[in-house]
Amino acid sequence: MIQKILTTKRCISLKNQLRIYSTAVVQNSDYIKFNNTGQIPFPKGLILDQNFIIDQQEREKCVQESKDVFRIFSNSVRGATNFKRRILNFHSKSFEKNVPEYMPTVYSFIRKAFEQGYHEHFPNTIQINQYDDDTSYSCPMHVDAKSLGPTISMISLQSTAVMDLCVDPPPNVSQEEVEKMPPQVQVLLTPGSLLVMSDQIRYEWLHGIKQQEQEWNGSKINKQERQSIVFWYQ
Ligand SMILES: O=C(O)CCC(=O)C(=O)O
Ligand SMILES: [Fe+2]
Repeated sequence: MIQKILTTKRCISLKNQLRIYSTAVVQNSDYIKFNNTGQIPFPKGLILDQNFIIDQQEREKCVQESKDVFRIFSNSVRGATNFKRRILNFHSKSFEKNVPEYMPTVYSFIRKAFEQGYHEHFPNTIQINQYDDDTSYSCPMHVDAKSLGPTISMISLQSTAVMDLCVDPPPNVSQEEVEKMPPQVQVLLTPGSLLVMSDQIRYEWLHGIKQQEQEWNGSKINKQERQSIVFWYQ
């Protein structure tokens, strides 16, 4: 039985069943804001460990490995130029072959996330997002495809961003309207943090990074070059 209480987010992992241990603590930590104007309960399945990769050298190694694979596998890189984001995926056999070989440090942190009980199965897919050093980079509000499995984890690197989350509205609400909706939850994604999404936050909530300027507790967040390493089992 894995039993782990994580200091910053107070979650408990029992037999791989992750639960928010004390939502009251999670709701308004220094890193998570809950704007409960609509009287909705805090969503289940949101876990943030902002101290996941505390060693700066380890973080730098992860960044370098990700940059290297963008160069080595440049033919497989997809671009979302309007969002100032480039994307590279490894899945299944190519994950098993390439991630341990070209991204050993990143792989060790995927293992750490698995060993901490965040994933029931060892992840077999990785998506590396590389955002430009541009204040207008963004990641549109979305629910990750249902086919990607029950738990999606994400390591943030290089610079801080604010992730907005809100309840997925009915399908007649347009993407443009969704982008204007006020977030019900906001998460400060600092370099080296791990965000794990399962349960309600995974399937019933949208997440994204807005295009406009961001702030946290009144301080401007400088959107600079940023990487996110997303991984899951499907
Ligand atoms: O880069 C991020 O922080 C979010 C990425 C994301 O949600 C995705 O790739 O699905
Ligand atoms: Fe996503």
